[in-house]
Amino acid sequence: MDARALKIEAARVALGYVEDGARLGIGTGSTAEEFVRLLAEKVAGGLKVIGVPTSERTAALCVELGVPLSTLDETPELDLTIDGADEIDPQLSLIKGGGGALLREKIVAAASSKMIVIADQSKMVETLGKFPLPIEVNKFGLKATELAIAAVATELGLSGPLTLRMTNGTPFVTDGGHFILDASFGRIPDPRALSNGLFAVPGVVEHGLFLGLAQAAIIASADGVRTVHATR
Ligand SMILES: O=C[C@H](O)[C@H](O)[C@H](O)COP(=O)(O)O
Repeated sequence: MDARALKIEAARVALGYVEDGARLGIGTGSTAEEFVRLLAEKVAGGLKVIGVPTSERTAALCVELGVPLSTLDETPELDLTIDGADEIDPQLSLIKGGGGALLREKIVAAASSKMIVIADQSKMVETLGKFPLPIEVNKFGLKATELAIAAVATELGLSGPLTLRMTNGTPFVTDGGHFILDASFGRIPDPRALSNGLFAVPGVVEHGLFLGLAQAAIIASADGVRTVHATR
């Protein structure tokens, strides 16, 4: 089974958690897009949902496929968010933001009673950190923010390059109008300590560590689909 087929399988199982009338946070990325496609089929068949997208990209796909949308301002309390992830550890701590949507994704997940992650097996890791951690930063004072982040990392015994994310030769700009620094710190043994340290840096808007947000992960592999529940 190829990677896309696995994403579709995980998305299909996630669809089973969407109840009629649900207020639904809709994630960003290639796996979330498979979910949107399946959701759109159900909506065409009569399922009633109201979706809150986590990016302009997801919003555009929902509009194209006829998934009804709201905004988080109009619908500030959501029943469920379905989203992808870049890495998932056994406690369902996540790294997200490979597609640059981490800020809206985290706001939407936090506004949801439940977050379910969908992914293929390749996203499962014992310890977070092989995937560079996206850190969304204000454009102002980029260099100073970078130095402050490096100091936080050093304090925690972490090190590695911080790379300004680029697209077509210019810095990538998020939906919120910020830059992203991708932090290649390697293994992150204490994600909570890193999260706290990063939030103490004034130029940091958000980071891609999603801790204590996901209640379940639906993981597809060649052997089938399994659902992992958070134990906290
Ligand atoms: O910013 C993007 C999101 O956090 C995505 O959910 C994450 O990067 C996973 O994307 P994909 O399903 O394409 O691997």
